[in-house]
Amino acid sequence: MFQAHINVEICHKGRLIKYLFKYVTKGLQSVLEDPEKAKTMLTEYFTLNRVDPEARSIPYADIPSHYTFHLRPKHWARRKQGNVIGRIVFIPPGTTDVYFLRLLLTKISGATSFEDLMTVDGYLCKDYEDACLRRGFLSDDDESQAAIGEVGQWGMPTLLRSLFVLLLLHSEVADPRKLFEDNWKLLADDLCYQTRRALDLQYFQPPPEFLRSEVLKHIETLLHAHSKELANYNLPLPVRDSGELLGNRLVCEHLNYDLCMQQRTADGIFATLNSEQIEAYHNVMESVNSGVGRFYFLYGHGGTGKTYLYNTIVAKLRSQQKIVLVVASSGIAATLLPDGSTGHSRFKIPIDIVKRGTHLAELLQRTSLIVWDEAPMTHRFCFEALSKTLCDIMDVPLAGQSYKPFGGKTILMGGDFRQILPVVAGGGREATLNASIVRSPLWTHCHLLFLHQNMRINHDVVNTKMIFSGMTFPQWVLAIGDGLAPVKCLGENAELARIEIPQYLILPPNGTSIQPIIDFVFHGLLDLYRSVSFLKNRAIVTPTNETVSAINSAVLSRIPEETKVYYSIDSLCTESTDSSDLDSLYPIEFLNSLSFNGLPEHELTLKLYAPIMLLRNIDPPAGLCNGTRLMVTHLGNNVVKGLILTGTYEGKTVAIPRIALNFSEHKWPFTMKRRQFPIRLCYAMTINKSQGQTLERAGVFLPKPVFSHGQLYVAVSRVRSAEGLRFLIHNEDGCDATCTKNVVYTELFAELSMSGNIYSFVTKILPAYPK
Ligand SMILES: Nc1ncnc2c1ncn2[C@@H]1O[C@H](COP(=O)(O)OP(=O)(O)OP(=O)(O)O)[C@@H](O)[C@H]1O
Repeated sequence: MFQAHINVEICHKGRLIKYLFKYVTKGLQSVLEDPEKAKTMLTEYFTLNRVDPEARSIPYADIPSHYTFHLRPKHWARRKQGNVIGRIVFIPPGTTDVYFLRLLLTKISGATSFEDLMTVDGYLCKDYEDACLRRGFLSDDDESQAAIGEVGQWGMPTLLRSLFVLLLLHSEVADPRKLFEDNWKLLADDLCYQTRRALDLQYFQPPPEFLRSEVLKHIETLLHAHSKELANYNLPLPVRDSGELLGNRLVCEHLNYDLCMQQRTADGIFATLNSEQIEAYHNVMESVNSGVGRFYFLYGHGGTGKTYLYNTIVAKLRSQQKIVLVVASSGIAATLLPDGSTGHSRFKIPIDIVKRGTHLAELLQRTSLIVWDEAPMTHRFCFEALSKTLCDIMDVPLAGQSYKPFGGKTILMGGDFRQILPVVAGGGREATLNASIVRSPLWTHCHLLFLHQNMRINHDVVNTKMIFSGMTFPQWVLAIGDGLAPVKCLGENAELARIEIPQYLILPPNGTSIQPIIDFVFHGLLDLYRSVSFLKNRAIVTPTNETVSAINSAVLSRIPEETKVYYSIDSLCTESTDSSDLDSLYPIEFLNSLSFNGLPEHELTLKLYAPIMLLRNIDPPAGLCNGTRLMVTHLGNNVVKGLILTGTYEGKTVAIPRIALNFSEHKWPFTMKRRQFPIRLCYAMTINKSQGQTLERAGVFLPKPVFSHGQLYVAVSRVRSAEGLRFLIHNEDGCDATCTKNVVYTELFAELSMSGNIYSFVTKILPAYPK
C-alpha cells in the first residue's frame, strides 16, 4: 500500500497499551445492551409504517421529504416545514447483498421489518437479491443469455468467453453468477479437447470441477485486461492447483474410452451371446454392480467364446466409466484382450509390493473388475500375492468373518485346465499340481461358470465327420484333454498307457527322418517361403527345445536366401559372482555353448523371410510380447526388422535391437548375461510355446512322448480341423508309430469341484462323448 518500508516503534510502556484496550472497551457492554442504540433511521422507518398509515405509501428513500428524524428518542415525525430530498449511501451495482437491500428501499413502501422487505407474495425470499429478482427489479439477463446462445451456435469457445466478459463489462448483467453457471459448459467446450491433447488421452473425460475452474481462469485473464477481478462480478474463484483435480494419471488412462463406442460394442456383442454366456454375463455384472465382489472362474475349452464374453463385460463396464483391469498369463493372450497386459507387469508380481498411497494402489482401489485370462498356467502364489495385496489396499482383514478374497474385488479368471499348468523348474506331477490355483485356499471361494458350446468350429462341416471311434475331431480333442481318449496299449501302469492316434492323422515314418513332417507342414515351401499368410498359418510343434532347433535348421537350410549369423556376447553377471575364479571355471566358450529355454541361441542363424518368435515381452502395448511371431524383412547389423504375423498388430513392421538377457539356473553358481536379439526361428516351436497360437496346418513331431499335463491337448488343439493336423511319431522304445503317451493329471479335474460353488460338477464339465 505504501510502497515503502515502515518501521514501527513502540515508545512507551506495556502499561499504556493495557490502558488503551481497557479504555476503548470501557462501557461497551452497556452500549450493546441499550435498546435505544440499536435503533437506526431504517428500523424507525419500519416502526413508523406500523403506526402511521400515511407513511406506508412512501418508500424509505423518499421518507425525508415528508418526515424528519429526531435523535432523542429516535423516531420519525411528520415534517412541518422545509423541503428535503432523501439520499441513501451509494453502493456499486450487482455485487453485495447491501446493494440489493438498497434497491428494495428505493422502490418498496410500507415495509414493517427486514423480513417484510424480503417477502414477495407471501413468500420469504432467501436474500435481498432473490427478492429483487422476484419483484422484477433486476433485468433477468434474458438478452445476455440469448446473445451467448446465439454465438454458441457458430462461434468458437474463445469467442464465447470474450463475449461473456464484454457482457459483464458493458451490459449491466444483473446476475453474473447465474449467467456463468448456466453457460460455463459451453464456454469450456474446447478446454476438454485441450486437456485431452495435453495429457495424450483421446477419450479422457476431465472432471467437471476441473473444466469449470479452467473457464474461470480464462475469464479472469480477460477481466484483468480491463483491470477487473472475478470478485467484482460475484463470480467464484478458480482452483489454483487445478491439475490436482485431474487425479492419478494411471486412473485417467483406464478411463480413457469413447463411452458411446464402448456402449455400442457392448450392446452389439450382447445381442449375440449364447445362453451360457448370458448367464455368466449376468453373474459377473451383478457381482460388480452390487459390490459383493465374487471370485469367478470361467471354464471353457478353446473356442467356447471366453474372450468374446470378456469383451462384452469389459465394454459394458467401461461405457459406465468403471475401471476394468484386463490381464492374461501370457503376453500372446494379452494382445487378444481389450487393452490387455500381462498379469505380472500390471500387478508387479512377484517382486514389488504395491504400497498404499501409490498411483497403482489408487488404481486398484478404484477398479471394479479384474479379468485374468489363461489363469491355469499361472502359479497360485501369484494370485495369493495379488489377493493379499488387494486385501491390504482395501483394508480387508486376511482372516476371520470379514475376510474376502482379493479384498472384495470382483475377479473373473478364465481358461482351460486341460491346457498346460504352471511350469515348475525340476518339479514333477505333484509340484505342478501344487502350483495350480485349484490347490490354493482361494479356490474354496471360487464360483465356476461354464461354457461348453464351441463357437469357433461348431458349424464346420469338416468337423462333423467321424474321424475315430465314433468321435468327431473336436470330440476327440476334448477326450485327449480330459484324459479319456481311447487307449491302445495299457503298459504296466496308467503312466505308461498309450493312446491311439487315428490312422488318418499319422504320417508314415521314414526311419528317423523329419522329412515327412516338413513336407506336410511346409508343402510348397520353395514357392511360398516369402508369403506372409503361408508362414503365419503353419508350424511344427514338438515337446523339447532340442528338437525345435534341429527342425528349424533343417527348414532354414532349404530357403534360397543368404545366411546371416549373429553371435551373442556372453558374460557372467558381475553382481552375482563373488570370485574371479568363476571366470576361469566357466570360460566364454562354455557360456556360449549353453542353451536354455527362453534364451536366444549364441549362434543365431537367420535368413530374409524366415519366421521368428520373440522371446521376451519387450513392448507388450505395441504387440511385442513373448510369443509374438514375425517374418524377417531386413537383417541389419544392429537391428532385425520384422513384420508382425499374428494378433492385433498383424502387418506392423518393427525393429528389434539386441538386448541384454540375464539367466540363472539352480545348478549354476552364477547368473549369465547374454546380449543377443531376443528371437528364435519358429518354423518349429515347443508345444508349451504354441499355446495361444492358431494355425491352419500343424505337425506334431514326437521323437519322444510328451512329458507334462496338457501338452498333447495343446498340440492337437492348435488347428481348427483334422485336415490341418498330422503326427510323426518316432517312439524310441520301439512302440509303434500310431500310439503315444498322453499326460493328464485327472485328479486336477476332481479337485476343481472343491470350489464348493457348483453342484453337478462332473456332469457339467465332461462333455458327452463315447468313452
Ligand atoms: N455368441 C457368439 N456369437 C458369435 N460368435 C461367437 C460367439 N462367441 C464366440 N464367438 C466367436 O467364436 C470364436 C471363438 O471365441 P473366443 O476367441 O472368444 O473363444 P475363447 O474361448 O477365448 O478361445 P481360446 O481359448 O482359444 O482363446 C471367435 O471367432 C468369436 O468371435
